[in-house]
Amino acid sequence: MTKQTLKVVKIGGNVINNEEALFSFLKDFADLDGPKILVHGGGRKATEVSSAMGLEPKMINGRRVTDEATVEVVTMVYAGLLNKKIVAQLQKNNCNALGLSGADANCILAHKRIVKDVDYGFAGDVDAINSEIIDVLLQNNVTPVFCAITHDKNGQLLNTNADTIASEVAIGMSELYNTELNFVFELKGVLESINDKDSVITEINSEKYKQLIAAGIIADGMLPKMHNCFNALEEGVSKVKIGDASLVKKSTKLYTTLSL
Ligand SMILES: Nc1ncnc2c1ncn2[C@@H]1O[C@H](COP(=O)(O)OP(=O)(O)O)[C@@H](O)[C@H]1O
Ligand SMILES: CC(=O)N[C@@H](CCC(=O)OP(=O)(O)O)C(=O)O
Repeated sequence: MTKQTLKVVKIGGNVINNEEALFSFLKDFADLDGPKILVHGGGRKATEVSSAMGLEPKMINGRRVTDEATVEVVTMVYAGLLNKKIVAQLQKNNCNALGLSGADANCILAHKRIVKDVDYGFAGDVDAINSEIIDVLLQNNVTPVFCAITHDKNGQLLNTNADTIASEVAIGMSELYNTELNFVFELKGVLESINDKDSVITEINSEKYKQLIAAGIIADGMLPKMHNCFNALEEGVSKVKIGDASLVKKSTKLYTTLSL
């Protein structure tokens, strides 16, 4: 039996911080046909709020060092303000959204990130996706909206990179659906030259990916994003695209497609 197609869309902090762009994206997302899941970040807002509270934001290799005070702030910003703002806007556009952290219905189980030499604090790495419960929502025409907060089943909330959440959710749902993963950010796609906003590389396979890293064309936040893209493809996600907010429109022309 052919599987139904599920769209998993991730939206990043730069789009979220621009209310006009965010609301216009959410209208287009609401209009998407078929089952869909939204995953949102909000790193920029968390940085602003942390700074305003006198905390000093610190990122290492694209991940936030999340001490006890910071995990409280990111939970308020991601699972509270941003998640509810997004859900309310989707409801306005007649999309029956349900805002969730990974702790809700045990949707995303994670463990504290332990790596040699760096103490990331309460940052999480994903262990399991509760695809059964997520499917119950989808089957009832409810659209899950995940923020970047997970839990360890031992009462600890963990801050988890939103790109990783999106790719793990897409991988987890691939058992049940033909899953397509879209990464939406503020640029039109992966660019050949960061100074030329139209220099989109339309197709990247694993060979080209290695060449682009070696040439220094893929850098900064794009490095972990691409890693998540290829991991998703290797683990059964059928299609991965990177582009701007128009990615969810039927008329989109320019974006990057990834393939193995
Ligand atoms: N070749 C590239 N093409 C596009 N963006 C790139 C490239 N190399 C590095 N980047 C950077 O990666 C960033 C996207 O990663 P990130 O900031 O983590 O996005 P998000 O918060 O949406 O997940 C872009 O804003 C851009 O500055
Ligand atoms: C552990 C870790 O780094 N978590 C991320 C979660 C938010 C995120 O990923 O937001 P963007 O998609 O907007 O970058 C953070 O706190 O920045």
